Amino acid sequence: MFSGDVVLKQVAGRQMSAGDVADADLLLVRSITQVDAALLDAAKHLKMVGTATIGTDHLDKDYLTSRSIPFFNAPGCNADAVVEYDLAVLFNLFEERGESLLDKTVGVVGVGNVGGRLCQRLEALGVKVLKNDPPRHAAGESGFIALDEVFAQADVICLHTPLVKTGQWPSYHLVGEAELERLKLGAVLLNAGRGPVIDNQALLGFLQQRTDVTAILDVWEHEPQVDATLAARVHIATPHIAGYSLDGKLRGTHMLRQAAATVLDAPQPPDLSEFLPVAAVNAVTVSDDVTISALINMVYDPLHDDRRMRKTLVCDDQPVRFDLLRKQYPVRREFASLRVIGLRDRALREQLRAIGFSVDLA
Ligand SMILES: NC(=O)c1ccc[n+]([C@@H]2O[C@H](COP(=O)([O-])OP(=O)(O)OC[C@H]3O[C@@H](n4cnc5c(N)ncnc54)[C@H](O)[C@@H]3O)[C@@H](O)[C@H]2O)c1
Ligand SMILES: O=C(O)[C@H](O)[C@H](O)COP(=O)(O)O
Repeated sequence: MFSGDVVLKQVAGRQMSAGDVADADLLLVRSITQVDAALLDAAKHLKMVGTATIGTDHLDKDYLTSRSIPFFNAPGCNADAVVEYDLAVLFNLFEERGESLLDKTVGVVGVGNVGGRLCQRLEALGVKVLKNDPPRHAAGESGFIALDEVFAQADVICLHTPLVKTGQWPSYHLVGEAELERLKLGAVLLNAGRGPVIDNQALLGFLQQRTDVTAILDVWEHEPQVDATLAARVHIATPHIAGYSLDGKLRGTHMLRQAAATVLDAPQPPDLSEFLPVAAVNAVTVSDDVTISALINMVYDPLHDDRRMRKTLVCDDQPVRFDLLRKQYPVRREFASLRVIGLRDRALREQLRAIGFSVDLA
C-alpha cells in the first residue's frame, strides 16, 4: 500500500532502535514496538507516528504531544475480527457442552469498537447482554452496570478494555481475586483485550480451586512470555491473534495510508476494496441441518490456533515462537466473506445475518 517514491526501511518490531528511526519522516509500527523518548529523541524529521492497531498502550502519547508529532491508530480496523473470535470460541464451547450461547447472559466489559459490535451481534441473536463501561457511563450514556454486577450475574464475561494504568478508570489488573470470586458457577471468562487487564497470577490460583470456571485467553501478562502453568488451565489459549483477519490488517494499513496522505499533503489511496481479495472459499450451499458452529468453523476455527500455540509452550524459546505464530499467521477472513446459500429456515438465515455472514436464498 505504501509505494512510489517512498523509501521503505523494515525493522523487526522488537528490535527497532533509535538509530533505525533517526532519519525517518514516518514511523509505522504495530503493538510490540515501544514508541517513546528512548526510540525517538534522535528522530528530528518525524512528521507522523502511526500504529496499525486499535490499542495504543505502546505509544508514549505525552511524549509525542510534547514533540508535536502527530500520531494515529486505526480505530475499529480489526474489531469485527475480534468479535468473530469471541463468537467462534463461544459457539464451539457451548455446542461441545450440549448447551446454547443463545440461552446465556453475556457480560461485556469495555463497550467500544469491539465490545459495542459484540453487543450488537449478540443482541441481534436475542442473547441477554450486560454492559460495563465507566467512561461511557460518566459521559452520560445509559445502559451500563457496575463491574461487580456483571461478574455476579453473567454466564460469560468478555473483556474488551484498553490497557490503561493511570487516570480515573485504570484497567491494569481490573480483574483480580475479588472479581474472580464473584464469578457464577460454571462461568466463562474471555480476555481478548490486553493481558494485564487480568492479574494472571490471581487467575491461575483461582482456576486451580474453581475447576468449574472456563477461561479463554488470547492475551497474556508479560507477552511474548506465556505462563505455561496458566495456559494448561485455560480452555482456549491463543497468541494474541483475535484481531488477525486479513480484512482487519488491510483496513489498519489502509487507515494509516490515508493518515500519511493527509499529513504529507499527498493524494489519497484507492478504496480499500481494491486491495481486499475475494476469499478462497466465498460461497457455500447448505441445507437447514447445518449448525452455526459448522459455518463459523469454515471461516475460522479457533482450535487450530489453540493447538499451534500449545505446541510452543514446551519449547525453550517459547517467546520467540509466540512472535513467530503471529508473524506467520495464516490468511483468515471475516464471516462477511462467506455467502451462505440455500437455507429455507428463515430463523437460521436471520441468525447467520445477525452474526455477520452474507446470506442468500439461492
Ligand atoms: N486481542 C487482539 O487481537 C486485539 C485486537 C483489537 C484490540 N485489542 C485490544 O482491545 C482493546 C479494545 O479495543 P476497542 O477497539 O474496542 O477499543 P475502543 O477504544 O473502541 O473501546 C474501548 C472501550 O473500553 C472502555 N473502557 C476504558 N477503560 C475502561 C475500564 N477501566 N473499564 C471498562 N471499560 C473501559 C472505553 O470507554 C471504550 O468504550 C484495545 O485497546 C486493544 O488493547 C486486542
Ligand atoms: O490493538 C490491536 O489492534 C490488536 O491488539 C492487534 O491485533 C495487535 O496486533 P500487532 O500489532 O501486535 O500485530
